[in-house]
Amino acid sequence: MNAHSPTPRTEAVLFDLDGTLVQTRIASWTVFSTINDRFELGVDGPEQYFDLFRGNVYESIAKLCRDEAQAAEVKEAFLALLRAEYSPPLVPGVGDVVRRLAGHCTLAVMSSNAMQVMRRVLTDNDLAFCFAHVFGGDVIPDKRAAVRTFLADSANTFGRRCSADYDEIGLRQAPDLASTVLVTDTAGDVRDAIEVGIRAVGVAWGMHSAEELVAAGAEFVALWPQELTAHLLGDAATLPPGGACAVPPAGGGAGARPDSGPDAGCGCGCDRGPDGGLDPAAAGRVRRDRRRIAAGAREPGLPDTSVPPARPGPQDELLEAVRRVMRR
Ligand SMILES: O=C(O)COP(=O)(O)O
Repeated sequence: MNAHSPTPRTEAVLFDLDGTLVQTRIASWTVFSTINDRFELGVDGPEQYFDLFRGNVYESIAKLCRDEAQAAEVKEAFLALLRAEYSPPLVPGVGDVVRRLAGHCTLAVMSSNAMQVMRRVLTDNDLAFCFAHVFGGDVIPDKRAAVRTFLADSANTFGRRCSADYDEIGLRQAPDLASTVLVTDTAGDVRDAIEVGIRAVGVAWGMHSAEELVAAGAEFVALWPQELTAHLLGDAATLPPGGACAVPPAGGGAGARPDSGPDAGCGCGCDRGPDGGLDPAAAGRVRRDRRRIAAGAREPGLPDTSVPPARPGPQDELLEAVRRVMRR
């Protein structure tokens, strides 16, 4: 994409985990160095380890091994240690960026790391329900295959708005090659994205340099997480979202903000008006629409739990006040 062509609209953002959402330069090397020593793989330090991500990391590790049997053993041991010990901190600012993007796009995570690690990292940071899909290296080790699986999913229009349920309204365009972006810190991932035909955006805080990410084909490299919002949403970054984004997260549990409750705003922070203030009227409208749709779709014969009780009128409030006084 040249400097003069407008950035196409973004419908789906696929995030890499290590080095993109979480800080990994120390945490991942610490785990790998144990494996490196145990199997005598000959990787001398973190920079040499990061080199393994210039291609698919498991293929790179296999080249260091005696044979296929040892490569399988090393992969299993590495994933087991990641599952047991790897708990890296989130990149500062990334949580807000993810919540903001969740109001506009379908989000996924694609990682060479284990599913169990992705679950731990995303739930510990209250981000699990901002993502509609996760692809782990122990399920789909090839990110090109993961991207193709995502694009082929007929339900990939339905995102998740930082609450457990999926967006049932799904009024957006289906993601295609031009509107799907992989956000990553490694040249190997950028090349995978370009090979499949989607867009790639780099981040400067991970394993590979901004220059290398651009050379691999990244259309842009973010120096700070907040630049991702500006680049991916453009003018829409300041607009309140449509769809079901204004549904607040369920109180408590993963995905809920500390201040969440019936009157709290959307967990993705996307119910902010253009001035940055909460827009409860719009949030309430979307919630009501959503309940109506859910109520219409419920199975006949089941109690309607989706429709909230009617608001008490002034007489009910008076009665309730009298009851409270009598109880004292
Ligand atoms: O960017 C990379 O390739 C490494 O990160 P991942 O383990 O999340 O895939």
